Amino acid sequence: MTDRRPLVAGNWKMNGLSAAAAELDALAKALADRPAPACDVMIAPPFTLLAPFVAAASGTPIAIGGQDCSHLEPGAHTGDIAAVMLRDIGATSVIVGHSERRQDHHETDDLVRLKAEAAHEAGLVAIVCIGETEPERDRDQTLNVVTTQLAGSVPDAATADNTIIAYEPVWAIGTGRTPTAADVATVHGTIREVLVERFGEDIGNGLRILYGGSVKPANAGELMAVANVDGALVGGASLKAADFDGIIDAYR
Ligand SMILES: O=C(CO)COP(=O)(O)O
Repeated sequence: MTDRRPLVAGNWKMNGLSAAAAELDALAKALADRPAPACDVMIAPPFTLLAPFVAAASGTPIAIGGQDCSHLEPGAHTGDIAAVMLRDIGATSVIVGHSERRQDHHETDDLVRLKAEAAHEAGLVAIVCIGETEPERDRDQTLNVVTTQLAGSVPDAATADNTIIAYEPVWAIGTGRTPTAADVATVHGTIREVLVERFGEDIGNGLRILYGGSVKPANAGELMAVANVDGALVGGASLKAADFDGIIDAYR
């Protein structure tokens, strides 16, 4: 049995003005005042808040990550952010291939893999997102879709230290709907098998697999207890410290 330390990560998406730093401070206070959870904690704010959040999280158990990075080296690419820039400012991880980027920016598995490789090159942990859409689920294509996305999006050089997988069914994001615990167990179990087959027992069993999609304090306990669920990638409920801390409670 491989020990995988769970991660509860908050993806703030395109939310948060400077005043939102108060939520980070409130989360740090909750983590200091309440029993220490048996998990890592990360917040990925928008780029504009990275610097103040890194400063505010210093000395706390909260790590700060980016929500995306370019696959390219620094240079003439207006509007893009290189992985090395995230690392330089104090981020330790970056989300790549979120379904909103796959949809809004037509990101392909190939591009997502290149972004993960750029993250590794810069010394960042790549959190690689995969997940089926509702029509794919209705056509019973869930396992095919996640298997194809894993093959295309996860770099060959993935290790348990540099890569985390996040399974986020697209239809569960921001909808209040979640798969059943049995469905999550099936998908995460398949992801685990694919990882072990490709990377071998050590790495395949060491890679963490997060679940994301409408995780709330009320359902976190049940979802986090599912086999091969090694934490959560949380959107809406990560914006308020009390809600996010209520999800972290799954590991207290
Ligand atoms: O997309 C997500 C995290 O990356 C999940 O978002 P919600 O938790 O708002 O459903």
